Amino acid sequence: MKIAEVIVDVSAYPVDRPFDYLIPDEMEELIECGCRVKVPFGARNILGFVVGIKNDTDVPPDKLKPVSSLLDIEPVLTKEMMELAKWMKNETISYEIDCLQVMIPSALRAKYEKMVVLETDAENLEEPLRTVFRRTTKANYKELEKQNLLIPLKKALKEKWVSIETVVKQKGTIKEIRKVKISEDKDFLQKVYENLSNRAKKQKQLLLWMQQHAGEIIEPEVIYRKTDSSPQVLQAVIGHGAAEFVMEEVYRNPFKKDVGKTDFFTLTEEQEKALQPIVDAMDNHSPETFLLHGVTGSGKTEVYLQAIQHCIQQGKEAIVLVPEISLTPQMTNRFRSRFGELVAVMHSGLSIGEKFDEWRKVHHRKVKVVVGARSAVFAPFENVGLIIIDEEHETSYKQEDSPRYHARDVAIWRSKYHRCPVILGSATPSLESYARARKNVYKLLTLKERALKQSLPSVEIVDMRKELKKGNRTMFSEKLAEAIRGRLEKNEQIVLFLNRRGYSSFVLCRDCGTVMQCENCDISLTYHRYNEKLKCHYCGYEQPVPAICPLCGSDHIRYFGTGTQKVEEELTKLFPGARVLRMDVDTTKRKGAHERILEDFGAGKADILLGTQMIAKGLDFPNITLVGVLSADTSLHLPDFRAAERTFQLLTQVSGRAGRAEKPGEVIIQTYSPEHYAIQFAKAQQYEPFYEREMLMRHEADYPPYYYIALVQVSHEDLLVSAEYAKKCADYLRSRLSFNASIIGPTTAGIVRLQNRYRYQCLIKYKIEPNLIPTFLQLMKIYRTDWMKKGITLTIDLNPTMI
Ligand SMILES: Nc1ncnc2c1ncn2[C@@H]1O[C@H](COP(=O)(O)OP(=O)(O)OP(=O)(O)O)[C@@H](O)[C@H]1O
Ligand SMILES: [Zn+2]
Repeated sequence: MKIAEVIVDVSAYPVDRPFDYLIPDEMEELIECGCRVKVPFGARNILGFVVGIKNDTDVPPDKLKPVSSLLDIEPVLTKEMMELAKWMKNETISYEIDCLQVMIPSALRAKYEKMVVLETDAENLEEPLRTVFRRTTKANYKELEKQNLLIPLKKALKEKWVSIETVVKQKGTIKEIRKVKISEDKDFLQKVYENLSNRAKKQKQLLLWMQQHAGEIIEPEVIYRKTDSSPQVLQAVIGHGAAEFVMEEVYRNPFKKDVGKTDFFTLTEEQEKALQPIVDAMDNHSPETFLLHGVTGSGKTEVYLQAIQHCIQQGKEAIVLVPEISLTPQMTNRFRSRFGELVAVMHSGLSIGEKFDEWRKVHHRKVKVVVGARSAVFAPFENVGLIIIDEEHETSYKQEDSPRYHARDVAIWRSKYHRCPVILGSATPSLESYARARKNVYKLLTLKERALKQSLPSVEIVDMRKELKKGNRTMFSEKLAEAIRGRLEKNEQIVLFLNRRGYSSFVLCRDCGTVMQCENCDISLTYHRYNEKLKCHYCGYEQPVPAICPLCGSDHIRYFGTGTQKVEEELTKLFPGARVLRMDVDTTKRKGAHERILEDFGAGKADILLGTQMIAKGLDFPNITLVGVLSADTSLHLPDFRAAERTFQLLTQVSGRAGRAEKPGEVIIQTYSPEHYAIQFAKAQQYEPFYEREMLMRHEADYPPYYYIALVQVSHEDLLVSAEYAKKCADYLRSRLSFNASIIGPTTAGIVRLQNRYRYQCLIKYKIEPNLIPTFLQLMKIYRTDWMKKGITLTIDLNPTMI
């Protein structure tokens, strides 16, 4: 008797453990750990992952149900991934099934079809597969299953005589081309030729040609052209068995253009010094974590590239994570131009099918390097030699829904598994990482100078309060306007950055002060000029702009605040000839729009690039000599203890876009709080003093990195119910946790009502609290067994990026 341990796909079940299922005899040789199956669960048949196979079970025979079907005969998960999921579910207080699901590409959750592809000479195969593949190079998996051929198929897979390819059945993503496979049997072709009557002249001509191309797979159009035959003639010859149609799936190439080959730079002394310890760690199979702290433009990427080169030379694979929004062609091309076909790219701009192709290249060891956003940390390489996280301070490395994992933690876990180093790189490391480097948990590597010895740009602060007093009511200070004019004259490029985090243009009644709010959320609606509508950025609710105030009836209702559209309008008024490219959520909605804007800007098709957070990172254009920050403070006033850190990071990153080549750069930062230390240190472009100062603040308030924090959030449609259960949570936590943890709350969340649900939260601060994870797991269980039915939602976020 063989028993499969299966993690089933039910997220509403209180118990998170594998269930035992009987493996039917016919599946015994096929099933493996890491395969997906369908199993009966209650009245339904649901998906599950086989995580173990054993010989006995405690489940009584009359209760033991068999596996109903097997979805993969080749595992989709490696042993490493299954171990990782076990660790991750506790780290993130989530279900094992959710952890397993994030590791596989979403295409495997979509509709798809499997094809079995011949990888060897058909004659090498054993019967009965040989017979099948004598006729074709690609067979439908379902057909083989119907013919009971799965066991020989599995054997052939193990020998790598065949492989399985999955075709995602999603409109517009499949790219299969029909080709003609000419019989390999020359004698047979000759026989067909002789049997034809002389009147079939065209067919005979085609057969003569085919004899010279026996065994080849050729596109039909090529055949028509070369032999001057028609589809009918070809069809007739195929009818005689001399050839057949085969479908060939081609990898959809997400790279539109070819990039040439670029040589490696000779490293600067500083870069060399940073690379050496990383290379040593690779050579010594040492799972060290390095923090590469390099100023903007110091050539961190070049260090990554050469470290990867070493990794590949060792015969190993490398994973490179970059923030989603800096996954620009500029970035990926730097990797492709060095490693060519060995690179796969994974990001959300690809279609499901394209993503799946890239994943498959990794799965089938066709590539050595993956460059991708957060989830690429799960790239199923089995011989990882290096993991790199660029811009490690970015919040996008933390997933905001279950499982709430941080890519950095997963990377470090994998580095221990593979005994290889991790590089965390940034010009503005997170306080947590820098503190760890100070304590030698991470090894600190520093690049103090820009790669070409260019100086960092000069930064100037403009006090906008004074501008207003001077009577300047535009959003451009005199200084900035003058600087823009100067660059326009010299044909140099300008980046204008609008810090809009937590800020938007809202509609307000000037008589009674009412701000138009979302019906479902406690959020002011954002005014969108292009369709003259008000929109909620959280739930998508939309409404027209009212002509009169709904509260007092006044018609003095106007929109306020500065959106990128409004800046663009003012810009074109002030500088009529200037060519402006705007990059924000509205102009980058369509696939590829983001790339096109940057490409155009790089090609000099515009003078000014105006944008939000999106343009703060990664841009490396030599002609940018001026960076203007229109409003530095908007992110400063967020109700979050990391507000200063975020502001400093943003300002430093965006300033770093200026003066990256020969021409010196200038940065002008406009602000209403010029005295704030985040702005002052950003002006000085010095990380260390900022770090020291910010650490003092964190120390005083018991915040990370001195303390860890966890956020427990409860929501319900009814305010009182939500409050009641939040209190239950807090009481429960207080009863179980020690004095090492302080529990703050429950309090209402920053945004109390979101999508018509009221939200309460408890904040837990702790240093060492062994009881924390067990308590959270227990609380989750209570929630799943009882509270869930009452419409409560409970989330637990360890180390949240925002509170
Ligand atoms: N050793 C080198 N020799 C010559 N040029 C170099 C060298 N290293 C880097 N560069 C060039 O210097 C520029 C800046 O390098 P890079 O973009 O890698 O810096 P970075 O540290 O990643 O910057 P940022 O954090 O601002 O994105 C690039 O144009 C790069 O090609
Ligand atoms: Zn809303």
